[in-house]
Amino acid sequence: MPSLNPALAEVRRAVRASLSALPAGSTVIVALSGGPDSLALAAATAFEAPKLGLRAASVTVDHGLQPGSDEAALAAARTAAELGLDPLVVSVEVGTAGGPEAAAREARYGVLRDAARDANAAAVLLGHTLDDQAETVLLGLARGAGATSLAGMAPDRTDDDSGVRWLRPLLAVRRETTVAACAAARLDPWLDPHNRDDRFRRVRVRERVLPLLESELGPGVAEALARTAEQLREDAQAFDDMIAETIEDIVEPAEAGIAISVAALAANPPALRHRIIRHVVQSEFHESLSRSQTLEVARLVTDYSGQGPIDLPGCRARRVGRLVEFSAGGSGA
Ligand SMILES: Nc1ncnc2c1ncn2[C@@H]1O[C@H](COP(=O)(O)OP(=O)(O)OP(=O)(O)O)[C@@H](O)[C@H]1O
Repeated sequence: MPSLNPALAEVRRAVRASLSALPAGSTVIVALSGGPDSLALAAATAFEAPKLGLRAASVTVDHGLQPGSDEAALAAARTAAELGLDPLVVSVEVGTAGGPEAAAREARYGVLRDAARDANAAAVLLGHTLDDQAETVLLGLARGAGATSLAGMAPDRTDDDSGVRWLRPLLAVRRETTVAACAAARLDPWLDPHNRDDRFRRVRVRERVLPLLESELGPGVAEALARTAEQLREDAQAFDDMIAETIEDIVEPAEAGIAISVAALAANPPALRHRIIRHVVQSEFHESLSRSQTLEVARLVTDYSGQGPIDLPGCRARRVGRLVEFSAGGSGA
């Protein structure tokens, strides 16, 4: 018997490892764009899911953003059916809020979430690879992002509100491996022109920056960036747990919002203090603070000399005696 192609074997192994965490009898949905990553994922899922007693379906979202996208979506669904998946194509109207890319992402995740709930699926599988993770970390570094962003994408995450579980089985697999796996399985991926359009920063990172880093610093840079993400993910999780433990005791309701004890904030190291401040604004006012805004609020604790209220996105912070008080208002988003 000829031995299995190594790329195909690697993708199947990665998918088997992810799927084995799911209860037998449940359904998984592959988010299938038709590109090489999600196509390799779909083929491996079709192969591995039945062996684990899982039912497998695919959902392809047609964003309608370019000519022929409907045919590409139907072709992906046809391939999914040939592979043995139960395919679904959903067309969406993409708005413009936040730019077409962000709007398309929003619409896509909405469709996937609805499909997961309709099918009572145990998980939705996404085709992000190690290369996607490395690109995310580099883009984050270039923006001066904090540990939460540099932690990149989670291999396994459950939405707080919808309860949908998202798995990324290929997060440790190189993109070239998914391309090779498709070739070995004689699958013909759809190549999204957006993925070559170098007006996008991510495309420039993919096509020029990462290859340059790998050629100048030696191979293994992408793997190293992905390892950084993994380590920061552990750190970020530890901080989240600490915040959850601390916050109940130090936050109290205030007149038009919420207040934190100055003494409690001062007692925490800066890394935790700053996260508590950001967490309170995020959970209470659904806004994100920049680093400089966070530091300005922290000075109400560490460097208070009677400064007035600080306008922040969605709220206002001020020192009131032994408290830092956050109240609705401020500069808006
Ligand atoms: N139109 C879509 N329909 C369904 N799922 C999608 C769609 N676009 C992206 N996804 C899911 O999100 C993942 C990441 O999307 P991204 O845009 O980074 O990948 P892609 O360029 O479409 O390539 P690939 O399919 O090779 O991953 C995909 O692997 C896929 O699982």
